[in-house]
Amino acid sequence: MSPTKVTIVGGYGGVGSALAYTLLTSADPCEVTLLGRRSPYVACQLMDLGGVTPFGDTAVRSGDIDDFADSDVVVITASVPFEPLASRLDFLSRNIEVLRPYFRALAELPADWSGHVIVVTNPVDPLTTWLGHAARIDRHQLLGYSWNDSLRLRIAVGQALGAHASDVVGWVVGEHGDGCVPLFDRIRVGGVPVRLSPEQQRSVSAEIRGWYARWAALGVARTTAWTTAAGVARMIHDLASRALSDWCAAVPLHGEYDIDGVAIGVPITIGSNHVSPVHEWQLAQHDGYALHHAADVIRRHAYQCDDALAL
Ligand SMILES: NC(=O)c1ccc[n+]([C@@H]2O[C@H](COP(=O)([O-])OP(=O)(O)OC[C@H]3O[C@@H](n4cnc5c(N)ncnc54)[C@H](O)[C@@H]3O)[C@@H](O)[C@H]2O)c1
Repeated sequence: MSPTKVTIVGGYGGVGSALAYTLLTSADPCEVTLLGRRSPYVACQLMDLGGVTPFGDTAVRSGDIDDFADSDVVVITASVPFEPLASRLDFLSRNIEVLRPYFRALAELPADWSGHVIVVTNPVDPLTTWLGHAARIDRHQLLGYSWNDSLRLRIAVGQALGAHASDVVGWVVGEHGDGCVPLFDRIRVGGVPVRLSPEQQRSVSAEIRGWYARWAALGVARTTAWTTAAGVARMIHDLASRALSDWCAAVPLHGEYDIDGVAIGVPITIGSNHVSPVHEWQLAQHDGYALHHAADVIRRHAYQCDDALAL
């Protein structure tokens, strides 16, 4: 198996460096390239991360935008520092400024580029939507990472039912934010479909939707580096794997779920360096409404990117 080349923009930050560490200590051969602002911290991160390379067939170095061309995966994590704003959407205008040179370079990748881009920077859905409009590469090569919502659903359902989260399968589609849509009619525990009571559903929904506010109230200037790094590393592993795996991620939609030109969390299957066409599940009526409302919010915010990032 040839090493997977993963280029991480914002690679010296919380999520970026945790992702580099997770990749470098996994069993998969990989070459990790980090892009970020020059500072003494860069040299120390490289020396430290380089120390784990003898554990496997791995390498780490600093790089630049030219590394996109031969990367298997480009992960976007560069961002202004976290602060307790009311919503992830409030980071949009400042993160557009941070991402401008990288997004321009991604938009200019040739149509036959065979890698994948995983956008992690928030707000992830409008930013992925903009790339979907601007980039020449196939929309199935663009993924916005929002898997943490499904992980939080699984934990909350496990707590409500006295089951371990690893036995719970559940999906959150929609926006990575207030417009997330937990699909309660698709919950399985130990492989068996389970129906939560209305009260349990309300409490699980409150747990997921209130998650960002609870985090912001902690007053810390960091985000969920460990969870997100583990999730993105799993996504990169599953992309390269021959086996197929089910995921939810923001993918630019072209009419699926009657939504056009918006990237929003939907069910997909990944494997063999491929993202499947979007799975169009039959949604309960209220979930369909919620998905469409979230798509409208994302579309309105993506227009801001259009103005600010015009090529
Ligand atoms: N999608 C998700 O589920 C999810 C989960 C966690 C975090 N996030 C988002 O990921 C982003 C990164 O989070 P973090 O905790 O790593 O933040 P962080 O502040 O620790 O790291 C961001 C990094 O970007 C770098 N950076 C800033 N401007 C840059 C520029 N012009 N060029 C290159 N690098 C630049 C910073 O120096 C820093 O190293 C945030 O937007 C956060 O909200 C998303």
